[in-house]
Amino acid sequence: MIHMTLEDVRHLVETVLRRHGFSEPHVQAVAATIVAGERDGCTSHGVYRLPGCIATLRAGKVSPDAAPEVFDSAPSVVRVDAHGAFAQCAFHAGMPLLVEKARSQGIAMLAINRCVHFSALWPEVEPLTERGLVALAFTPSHAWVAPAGGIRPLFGTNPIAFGWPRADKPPFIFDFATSAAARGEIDLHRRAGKPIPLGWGIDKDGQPTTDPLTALNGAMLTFGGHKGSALAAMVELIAGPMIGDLTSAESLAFDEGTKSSPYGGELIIAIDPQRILGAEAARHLQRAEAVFEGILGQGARLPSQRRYEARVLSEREGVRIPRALYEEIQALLVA
Ligand SMILES: NC(=O)C1=CN([C@@H]2O[C@H](COP(=O)(O)OP(=O)(O)OC[C@H]3O[C@@H](n4cnc5c(N)ncnc54)[C@H](OP(=O)(O)O)[C@@H]3O)[C@@H](O)[C@H]2O)C=CC1
Ligand SMILES: O=C(O)C1=NCCCC1
Repeated sequence: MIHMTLEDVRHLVETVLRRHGFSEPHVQAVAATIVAGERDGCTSHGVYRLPGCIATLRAGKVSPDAAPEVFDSAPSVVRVDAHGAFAQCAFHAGMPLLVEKARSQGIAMLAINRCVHFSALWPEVEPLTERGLVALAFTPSHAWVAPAGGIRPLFGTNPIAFGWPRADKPPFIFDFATSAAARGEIDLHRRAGKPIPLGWGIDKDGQPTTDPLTALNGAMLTFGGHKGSALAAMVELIAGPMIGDLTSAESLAFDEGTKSSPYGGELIIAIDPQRILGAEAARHLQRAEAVFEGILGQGARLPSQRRYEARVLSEREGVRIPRALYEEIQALLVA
């Protein structure tokens, strides 16, 4: 393992992105997400993603410099055309108007179109909770996941994130793939030569497998059987056709076998409890705390708790990157 401070990680990621021709706004925004993933112990969406970003660029499947275009579409609708670039700059461009609309209308949505998406969703939900908003985010990916009862890939790994603001405490946030595991997690098992648990994937004939590569080449499975399958379908619909963008099957077709990051849309919804509840908001948000106390009081943990703890530790002590990944990234500085 290679030990690095977060500042070292940021410098390395920014240098690689710059060297490959990303414009400065994309360098900053993409690096911030990758560093945040590594900092919070989300290894499937930290520096491991950097080689994939460069491979996507080399395949001609992401713009390194397109500027996002923001449209004020309706009293509670913001649309951002990412023009084929990574989603981060588009999110930053659309967020101020999303927040303004959520505060004035009580609820608002940000639809990002024509973006390339490779990251976790919590980096987009967390800043909204910091502004006192409840937030939800969704994005399809590539068709890798079989619907419950089927054996052929149809859905993406289609993550859902939810955030709830808490006074004087880190927000309650969950963020997960609707597949039993994120594809990145299965690939990390492959890289480490480790088997995957039964229930994550099946082979091409629909037989259960613990071999990561067989699952990656066969089909991944949804979490919670038909329940995760329905949620995956919901993500396809609301962050695909509902916002005029691609389904995971369409994204995979667009990919043309290049194994690039998914291309399509992202939907972010922001809700302002203050606008719904007025002067009563603080009292009701305080009542909500009983839910979290009820979870913690049984010795269970809150989602994101591990992530926040990892954040404190890595800010103090830095992070450890597998040597093979570090060398792969170093090679990007000369290739
Ligand atoms: N852009 C894309 O297309 C895709 C992105 N992704 C991203 O991949 C990331 C990882 O997804 P996935 O592997 O499904 O996530 P995980 O299964 O690792 O975690 C899911 C969520 O559950 C929480 N959690 C985990 N264990 C517990 C527990 N015992 N008690 C309470 N909460 C718990 C996690 O909190 P904590 O973090 O604190 O452990 C996290 O919020 C996500 O950030 C997702 O956005 C996934 C698919 C596609
Ligand atoms: O891990 C996953 O699943 C994905 N992450 C980033 C985008 C593609 C799917």
